[in-house]
Parts: sequence; structure tokens; C-alpha cells
Amino acid sequence: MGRKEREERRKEQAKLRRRAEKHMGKRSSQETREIDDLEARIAAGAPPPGTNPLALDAPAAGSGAYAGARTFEELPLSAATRAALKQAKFTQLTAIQRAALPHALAGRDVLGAAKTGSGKTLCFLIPGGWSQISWGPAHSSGSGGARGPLVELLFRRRWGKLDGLGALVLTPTRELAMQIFDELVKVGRRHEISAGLLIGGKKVSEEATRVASLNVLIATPGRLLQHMDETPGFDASGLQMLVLDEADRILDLGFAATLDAIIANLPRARQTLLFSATQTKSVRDLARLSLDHPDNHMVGPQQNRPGHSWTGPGK
Ligand SMILES: Nc1ncnc2c1ncn2[C@@H]1O[C@H](COP(=O)(O)OP(=O)(O)OP(=O)(O)O)[C@@H](O)[C@H]1O
Repeated sequence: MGRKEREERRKEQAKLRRRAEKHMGKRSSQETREIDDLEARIAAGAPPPGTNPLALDAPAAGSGAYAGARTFEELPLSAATRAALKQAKFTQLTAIQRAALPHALAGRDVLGAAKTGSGKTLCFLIPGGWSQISWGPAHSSGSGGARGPLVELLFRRRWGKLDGLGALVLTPTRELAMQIFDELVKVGRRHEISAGLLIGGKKVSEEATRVASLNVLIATPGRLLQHMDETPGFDASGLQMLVLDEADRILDLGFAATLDAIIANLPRARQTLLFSATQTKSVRDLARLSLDHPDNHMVGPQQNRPGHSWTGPGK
């Protein structure tokens, strides 16, 4: 390449860099305004702890309160998440979503009574929050700019690719993990986060190569503990959110000791969402171990006051 060509190339690269910086600056100031607005709406409108949003027919008019919301539009969600929900044709909240999302969005721990098929997956996928991520099983190279829906928390915290593991979802079976992953892709397609599955069926070493670069892990407990023990560079020290999905089934499958070991390795300052169809003694023990003041955080259609026992909701 001659001197003139090199000079032209250098100028072209400088032009592209200036354009990218301008775009990033614009984007980040728009994002900052949006995040500030969401934080303000949540601070002003969050339901008091321990109250049941299902007891309300609608949000109190003119108050800024969002408990009682019946549609996703009424909740303080980022524009990217609202657009993805619309694209997936999700408009009305199911009962468990009406009960859990207002508290979860406010950053509170949640102990949710939710049966299979009640729509609980969106209760935990939405409250997180991200930016800049790619998607794919930990054992694949799958990617493709999307911003995820455990989205809101990490989005508001400006979580990015270099921030490491931000959210962990534990679920009893591979099939459930894959369903959750599909749902995450659906509602997170406009955010950019890296999400992966740790579910076995592949060599641990294959999963291990990508694990350190993922922001969201959806995992079965045995496989996750194996990575915690064996994968160099596995680091959960920045974890913002832990989700225990179908906790009663996880315990029925004999994973109590595995869960205890996982939780002992996670930072305490995090948000935890625990969903279970039944409230057995072992679920209550797990709630005590993993949640901050679990009695204040029970949600579900049967919930009327803190400490009230619950049963699973229908749709
Ligand atoms: N608000 C909603 N509007 C319309 N469809 C929804 C809504 N929330 C969830 N769904 C759909 O309902 C189905 C069941 O939801 P989901 O998988 O969250 O239930 P679940 O309680 O997690 O059950 P599972 O235990 O099988 O995962 C999914 O296909 C999901 O896409």
C-alpha cells in the first residue's frame, strides 16, 4: 500500500471512529435520561413492601403508583423491553405477573407462588436489566445483538459485556432451562446481553470456554456447581440477581445440598426471586436461607398480608 493510500485509509478510519463516538455519546445520553426517568418512576410509584398488588383493580389515578397494573404498558419498563413485549404480543399481565412484577421491579426479593404455565418466567426475566449482549448456549458460539429482559435491573445498572455474570437462573430440568432461554430471547431481543445455558449434555470443558463471558446463566443446579468447582475464571462475585425457579421441584429432585453450596458461594447483596408451586418445609428453609426477610415478600393470588400462606395461582 502506497503512502497516499495509507493516508486515505487513516482519514477514513478516523471519520468512522468520530461517527461511532458521536453515536455512542447520543445513545448513552438518551439511555441516561431513560434510566433516570425509570428510577424516578419506581421510587415514586413502588408498592409498599408486603402489600398485595392483586388487591387493587387498577393503579391509583394521578399518584404515579404502578401496583394494580393490568398491562405491561402501565409498568415502568424500558422502551426496548416494552417494544419486545409488544412484538411478542404480550399485553395483559397474568395473575402472578400482576402480583410479583411491581415488587420485583422495585428491586425487592420475591417469594412467588406460581404453578407451571402461570407466566412466572416473565416475572423474573423482566426485572433484571442489561445492555449490549449476545445470545447463545454456553456451549455454542451463538450471538446476535440483543438486549435481554432479566433486563430492567441490569439495564438500569448499565451492565455491559465486560461486567461478567449479572444474573443466574436455577431451574430443575434441562427442558425448563431451554424454555426459559427461548422466552428470554423473545422478550430480550432489543437489548444486548450475553446469555447462556449450563445444563449438561455437553462436555463441561466446552461450556467452560464461554462461561466467563456471559452475563446471564440459565442452569440446572448440578451442572452449575460443577462449573463453580472446576471452571477456572468462573466468577459470580458481581451477581446482581438470583432466580430459583420451581424451587419445590429442585428440592424434590434431591438438590438441597447442591443449592446450599451454590448459595454459599454467591454474594449476599443481590436480589433473589424464588418461585414455587407449593410451600413445603424445605421450600421455607430455602427461602430463609436465600431471601432477605422472606415473610415480607410473598406474592400470589392468595396473599393478603405478610406471612399469609399461599397457594399457586392460575393464569
Ligand atoms: N402476559 C402474558 N401474555 C400472554 N402470554 C403469556 C404471558 N406471560 C406468559 N405467557 C406465555 O404463557 C406460556 C406459559 O408461561 P411461562 O412459561 O412463563 O409459565 P411458567 O409459569 O413459567 O411455566 P413453566 O413452569 O412451564 O415454565 C408461555 O408460552 C408464555 O410465552
